[in-house]
Amino acid sequence: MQKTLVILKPDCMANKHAGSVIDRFEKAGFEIVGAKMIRLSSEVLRSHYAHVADKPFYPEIEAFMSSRPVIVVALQGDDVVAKIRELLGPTDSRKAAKGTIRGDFGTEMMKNVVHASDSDENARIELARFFKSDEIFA
Ligand SMILES: Nc1ncnc2c1ncn2[C@@H]1O[C@H](COP(=O)(O)OP(=O)(O)OP(=O)(O)O)[C@@H](O)[C@H]1O
Repeated sequence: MQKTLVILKPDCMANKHAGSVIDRFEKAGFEIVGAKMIRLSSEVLRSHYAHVADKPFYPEIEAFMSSRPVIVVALQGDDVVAKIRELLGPTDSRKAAKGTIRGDFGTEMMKNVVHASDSDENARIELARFFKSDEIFA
């Protein structure tokens, strides 16, 4: 079955939305197969956000994402990659519809509550970045 990698970002943790967000994933039928709380290092963030590392806003993302510990979650289910992205809504929380996670809990472009892998291939890469194989219970 397909898996994806989700990060409950520092704004999600600071605003105490972790439980509500995980509840939405579970209510949508997805299963948690791995989870832990970690502080993201510069090194990990540089590889995770390599596709935006040359953008002028990158230093702000790095400071934000390392500002407090996050929860990384491995989720499993049918079509989980696309379905979780649908539950999140668009990257900019201000453009996200009510009823989506970013529309309900997000505040802006950077503080958008949750990261989720955007393809099956990236899900594999990102799961391997954050979890050892014996930390996934699938
Ligand atoms: N113009 C911007 N200003 C500030 N932060 C931005 C901007 N564009 C993107 N970001 C931040 O960088 C992250 C990665 O951007 P990307 O384009 O990959 O969006 P995404 O795939 O929806 O987000 P994520 O990878 O976190 O799920 C976004 O989630 C957001 O936090």
